[in-house]
Amino acid sequence: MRFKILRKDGFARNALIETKRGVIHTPAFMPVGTNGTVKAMTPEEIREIGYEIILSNTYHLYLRPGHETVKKLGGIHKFINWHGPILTDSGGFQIYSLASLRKITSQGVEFRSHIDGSLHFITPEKAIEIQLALGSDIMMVLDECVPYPAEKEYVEKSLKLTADWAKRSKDYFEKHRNDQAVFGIIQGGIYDELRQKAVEEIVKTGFDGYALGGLSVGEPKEDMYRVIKNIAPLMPEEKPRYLMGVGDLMDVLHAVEHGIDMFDCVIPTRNARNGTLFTSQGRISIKRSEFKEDNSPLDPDCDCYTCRNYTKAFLRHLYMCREILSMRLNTIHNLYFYCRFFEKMRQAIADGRFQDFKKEWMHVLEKNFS
Ligand SMILES: CNc1nc2cc(C(=O)NN)ccc2[nH]1
Ligand SMILES: [Zn+2]
Repeated sequence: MRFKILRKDGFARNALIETKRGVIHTPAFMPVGTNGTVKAMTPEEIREIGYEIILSNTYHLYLRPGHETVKKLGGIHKFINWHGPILTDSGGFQIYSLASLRKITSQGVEFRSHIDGSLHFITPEKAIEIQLALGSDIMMVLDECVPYPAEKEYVEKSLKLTADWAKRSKDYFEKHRNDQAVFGIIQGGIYDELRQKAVEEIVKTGFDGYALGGLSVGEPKEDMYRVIKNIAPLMPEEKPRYLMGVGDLMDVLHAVEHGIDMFDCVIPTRNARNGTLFTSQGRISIKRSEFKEDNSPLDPDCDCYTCRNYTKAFLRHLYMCREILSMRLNTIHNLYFYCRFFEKMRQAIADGRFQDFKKEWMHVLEKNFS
């Protein structure tokens, strides 16, 4: 995997990640395809909107249908019919947020499946073995995603385990890699000095890219913003920086300003299914009665399939009927909005006008025009 910085505008970077399955232009947004599908979308629609990489969750695919099954069927790209780059999360976060009866030992993490309660034990090596079997292009080490709030002593202890697990994941990866990439994950809660130590430890092991994990887990925005501002610039400048689970476009602007290159978040897809749509005039909730007879397109400045062919009145009607088409049309629009936003942001960095872009969008994004 090659990372080439094309332009810098302050700490913001406009770059390329070259993988064997295609190029990713950064800053990049990765739609979340948890069970191997970006909910309600076909892979062709995702590609047509303009996405170059999607995220899939190791935890879910390991539990169902199973990584050996996916391998037997020809690997994840064939299985889900997406032939571009795929990044798989290691499961650290899902085990923390979804599974039950979690037990963390120095060897690995024991948990019960949220699907059928079956007992599982994942080690740093096993997490990589699963991702290799799936055949993902960018893998994540197994870490402990520290919950919020967490005492400083707990975080300090957890960091030692996460650094040891990062080394074990990397060693296993080095023995079995074939033209894939592996990213390290920086934890450390909201404690800047612990985060700084984590960067030093994880960089010592050496990875193809570095992720900021353990954020957007319920901590106050100002803590998340401070950690991003102080820690992102300390992460290796010549490697991709990935902020996991973020996010809201205001947060994306702040993170890109401080040198983050990659993002994943369920906001555009999950909000679409709940009728919250992002438009150039701000966020709207399509179920509101004011749209009952509104014959105008969802967003006059958007040329996505949904905005070109349907009215707010029809989108509201589909939502009220809980029609499947509601999920599809809303998701198409929100993903298109995010994709265009990232495209314009990359161009703004390339033109040296990131600060103008950020100012221009800040007040749009905080506006709920209904
Ligand atoms: C939605 N918030 C959010 N925080 C995340 C943190 C991690 C992480 O630390 N993984 N090791 C992953 C996904 C996340 N999504
Ligand atoms: Zn649209």
